[in-house]
Amino acid sequence: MTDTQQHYLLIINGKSAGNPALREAVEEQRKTGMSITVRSTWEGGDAAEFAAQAVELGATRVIACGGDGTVNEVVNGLMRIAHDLRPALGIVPLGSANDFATSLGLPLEPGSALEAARHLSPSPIDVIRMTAQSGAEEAVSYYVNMTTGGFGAEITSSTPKTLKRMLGGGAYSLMGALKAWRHRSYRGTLHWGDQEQEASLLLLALGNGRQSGGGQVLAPRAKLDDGRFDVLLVKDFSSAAELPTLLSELQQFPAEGRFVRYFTASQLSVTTQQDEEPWPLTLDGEARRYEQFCVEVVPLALKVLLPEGCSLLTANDRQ
Ligand SMILES: Nc1ncnc2c1ncn2[C@@H]1O[C@H](COP(=O)(O)OP(=O)(O)OP(=O)(O)O)[C@@H](O)[C@H]1O
Repeated sequence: MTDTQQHYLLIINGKSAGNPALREAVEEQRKTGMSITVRSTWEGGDAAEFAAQAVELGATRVIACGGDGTVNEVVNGLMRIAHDLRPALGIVPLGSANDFATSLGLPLEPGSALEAARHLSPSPIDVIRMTAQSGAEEAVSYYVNMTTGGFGAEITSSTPKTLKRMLGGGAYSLMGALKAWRHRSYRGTLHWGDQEQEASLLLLALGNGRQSGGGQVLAPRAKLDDGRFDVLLVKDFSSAAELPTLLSELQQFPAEGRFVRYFTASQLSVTTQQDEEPWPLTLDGEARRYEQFCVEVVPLALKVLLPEGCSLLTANDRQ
């Protein structure tokens, strides 16, 4: 399909709808023939609803204009559309962290990002399905970048929004340092493949992509299209004397270290121990709490507009 046959649906997080650079970019691109429909959100859930209506609105490409949470909602909306009809996803990053867009190497300025969406070709990537249980309720949701559990999740969910905006990525590290001072661990049972492990964890990361929490690279070897996600387990430490080993392992990501384990899986489930609180999780930037959850790969489920040579694709593997 040529550029002139594409129809773009821009889904903008309402808090950025007045962004002058974005308004200018839309006007500019329309002048040169880009066919664009715009929808702006009012509250949580709207972006997913708009994305789910993309085919009815005639869109061949859906551009999520917002942060990681907006991208996540748009992905969930697109996953409600049948695979063969599902429009490709593009991103104009307008959040405070923009972890997914940053790690993909997409332009971060609205004008260049919208222009790029017009010229980039779509590449299929895996999407991760999460089935979660809290009490009697079961919920299915999807993510493309990363889920963190435990300590990592608390960092993102407890960082005040205004502080996040003021400091950009830096606020996450600040909260991280404060939390580390009085951290707690999360106990549960993990199952993947034919393996089972009882764990007392400081942090769990399940990465289709590589970074979350405002630039924290927790799955450095993850690929978006390899049919697997990378798993980082960080075991709890009991005394400050163990911290140097833990921190050095966090630079190496060993398969089987004293505190750090790093491996890949296509399915993994976690059950919280009965007397424990549900695990705090962050899925692509949004906070949740689940007693029990299972993640599995839906291979090559979504086409995404990615830069040429994007290092997160297996075709561009240089290792
Ligand atoms: N009109 C609106 N005004 C304010 N908040 C909104 C509006 N529409 C949606 N939201 C909320 O915005 C959140 C998503 O924000 P988004 O991810 O775009 O930015 P962010 O949190 O700054 O990004 P990042 O995760 O990259 O730091 C969702 O929780 C959603 O409920």
